[in-house]
Amino acid sequence: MNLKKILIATKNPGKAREFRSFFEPRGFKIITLNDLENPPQIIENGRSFTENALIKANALTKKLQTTTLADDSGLMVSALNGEPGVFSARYAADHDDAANNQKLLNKLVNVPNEKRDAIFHTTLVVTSPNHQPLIVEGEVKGYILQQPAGHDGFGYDPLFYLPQFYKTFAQMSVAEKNQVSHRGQAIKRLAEKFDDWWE
Ligand SMILES: O=c1nc[nH]c2c1ncn2[C@H]1C[C@H](O)[C@@H](COP(=O)(O)OP(=O)(O)OP(=O)(O)O)O1
Ligand SMILES: [Mg+2]
Repeated sequence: MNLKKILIATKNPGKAREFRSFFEPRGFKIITLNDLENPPQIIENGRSFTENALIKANALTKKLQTTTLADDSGLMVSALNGEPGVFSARYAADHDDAANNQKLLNKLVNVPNEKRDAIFHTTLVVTSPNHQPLIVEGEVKGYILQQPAGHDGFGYDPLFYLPQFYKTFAQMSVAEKNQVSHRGQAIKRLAEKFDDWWE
């Protein structure tokens, strides 16, 4: 965040696109793990979003002595007692969005629409060599459709429906999704708090 360059400890291009959409118009450049020659292997074995985001951000701050932002997020479905939660990326198979979405649909096959509510959660953590971590969160409520709709976005976006917009996340532009999403809300909170934290 110094020098108007933000290093994000993510390999997920979908997340990167959403961060870019917010920060680039504000004059920042976004760099991710995919831009590094030797990215560290990061094992996300925390029990909470916060633990995992701290693991990711600290891995880069340790390795490069630099300020780093990490995002750990996931979907919590009420009818499944909060599943897949921190296991969202590896629910059916590791980072296989189609398989993960299909598993979710299978688990909810007999659940009626009004009981298919879910929360998308993001925890963002910023670490720096000489600061305590800055931690912010964002959440949004929606419903899991009975079949996918839309082709934009990533992950569970085609199944996550927002009744107030009559759309899934996969039917929204990046800018539109950022206006309402868990990640968009967390980014706004981060932007509000960052300057005081950095001082
Ligand atoms: O806005 C979203 N729209 C749809 N799906 C989403 C979203 N946000 C997170 N998700 C899914 C993707 C992944 O299956 C899991 C997060 O896992 P999470 O470890 O945080 O991200 P990741 O492994 O894809 O990238 P990385 O850890 O390198 O940042 O929840
Ligand atoms: Mg991950």
